[in-house]
Amino acid sequence: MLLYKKNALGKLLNLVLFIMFIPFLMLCGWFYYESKIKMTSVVHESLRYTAHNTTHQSIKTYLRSIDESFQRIQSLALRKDSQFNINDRGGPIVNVVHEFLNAHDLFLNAMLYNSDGEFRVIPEHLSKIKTPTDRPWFPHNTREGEIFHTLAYNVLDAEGNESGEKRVAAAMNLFDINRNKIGSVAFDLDMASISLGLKNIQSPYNSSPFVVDRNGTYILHENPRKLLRESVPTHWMPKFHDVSGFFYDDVTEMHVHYSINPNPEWITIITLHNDEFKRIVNSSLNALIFIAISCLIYYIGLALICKLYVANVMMRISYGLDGADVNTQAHDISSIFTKIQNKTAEFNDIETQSRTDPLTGLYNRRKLEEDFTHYIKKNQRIHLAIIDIDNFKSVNDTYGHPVGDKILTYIGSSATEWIREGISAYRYGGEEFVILFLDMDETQALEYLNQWRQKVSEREWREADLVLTFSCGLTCRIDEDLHALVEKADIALYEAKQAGKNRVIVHREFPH
Ligand SMILES: Nc1nc2c(ncn2[C@@H]2O[C@H](COP(=O)(O)OP(=O)(O)OP(=O)(O)O)[C@@H](O)[C@H]2O)c(=O)[nH]1
Repeated sequence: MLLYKKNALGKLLNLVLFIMFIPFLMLCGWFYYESKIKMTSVVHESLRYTAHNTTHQSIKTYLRSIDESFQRIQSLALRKDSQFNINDRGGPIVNVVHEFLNAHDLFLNAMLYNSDGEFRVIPEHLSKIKTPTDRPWFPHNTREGEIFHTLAYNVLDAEGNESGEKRVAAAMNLFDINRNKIGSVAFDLDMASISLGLKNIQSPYNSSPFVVDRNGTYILHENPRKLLRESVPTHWMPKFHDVSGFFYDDVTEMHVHYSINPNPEWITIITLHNDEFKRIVNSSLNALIFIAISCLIYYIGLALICKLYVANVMMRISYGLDGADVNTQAHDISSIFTKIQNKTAEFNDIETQSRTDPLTGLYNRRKLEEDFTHYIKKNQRIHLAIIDIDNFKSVNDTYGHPVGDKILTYIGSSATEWIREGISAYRYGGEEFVILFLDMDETQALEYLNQWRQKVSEREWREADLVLTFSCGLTCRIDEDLHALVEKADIALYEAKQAGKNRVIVHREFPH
């Protein structure tokens, strides 16, 4: 194989194989680009879906439960016999609040307040509140049925100082059947318990959804250490400006998808670190690398087989040209082309020889027949002259055949000298020659023949007393074939001989 790389054939093959390889490279590039874009879009779409649908729905389920609890209390307040006496342990509202605190994981404690200014905390032992109306969860102006959710607020102790503990509360004003405000009820929500619901969410790519309030404080989070204690970076907050959306944070290198619940304004967030994101996207390219390597191995194998095959074909061409020995001949494409060129030249020589008279160098009778047929097809006007050397037998007899041959050669070369466009000369046989004049009139043909005849007759020969002349019969084609035309020219030639030789006689169909 190395032998072929060194020669032109090898280079050509390498070029062809490389060109064939380009579409594969382009395909790999396109596939890489497409799969990266597709994978990026898949990752973002699944994160967006989890933030916007799955986690959001889960929160709504809790909010619905909270809502139903408040509605139940409000429906009790609307009863005719309802009396919202917060100190009455057997009162229906107080009872149902107790019931909720016992049955639900949603609530930590409750605070009841009536329009007489009385209030009560359940369970009682938690009561450190002196004035509920200045607490952030106290609903001053909510309409009937409207639930008011607080941001994460600091719990105050009995002295009114911050205890360091944070809570989220939901509160509602209560109205009687006459739509008069009779008090309010507020629950501190058990955010740790509600956060457990996040664990049931199938979150993609090991990401964990969480929820923050409008201050950015984690109000639902799987990690209890972060819950109600930590916040998302403050520069994230202005970016939560749509109902749902996405942004990439350069500082934390996080991809952030969010979805905002309108009431309460809880922001569901799901994040993915950029390192993890890149790892996921790039992992999808492993398949591409595997396929590309497999294809590459297959392609190299195919290329080697192809090169072997082409080399074999070239060898066979070489054998076909000259039966060369495989071990001694060069098989590069240039040497094969040279051989083909040589062979073509040989064929052309043979072709020329088959139509040329070797002694005079003029065309032979075969070529005359071909040319004549060709001119007839083109319907060209033809004058044909037949020339016969005078007394050639006696020349041969007197000076010998070699001199006779020399004279024939001279006639050939002198004819060629006089040849111009539209005239062609042929050795017809023995000492006879045929001249064809194309698209010329009789006068032009006669002029040519007589000039030539005169030149031949004036030539001086080394041989003593040798004088060379020829006689000629000229005729014009009407409809005849070649042989008929030659016959007519022959008649005129005979006349020329009879008239004393060394002259040109024109054959006429109808003599004047
Ligand atoms: N040296 C030589 N002689 C040839 C060749 N071909 C034909 N001849 C001779 O040409 C002569 C032809 O003579 P003829 O045509 O019979 O008569 P002529 O002597 O030419 O007399 P006229 O035609 O009447 O002038 C013969 O002697 C042939 O041998 C050739 O190739 N070389």
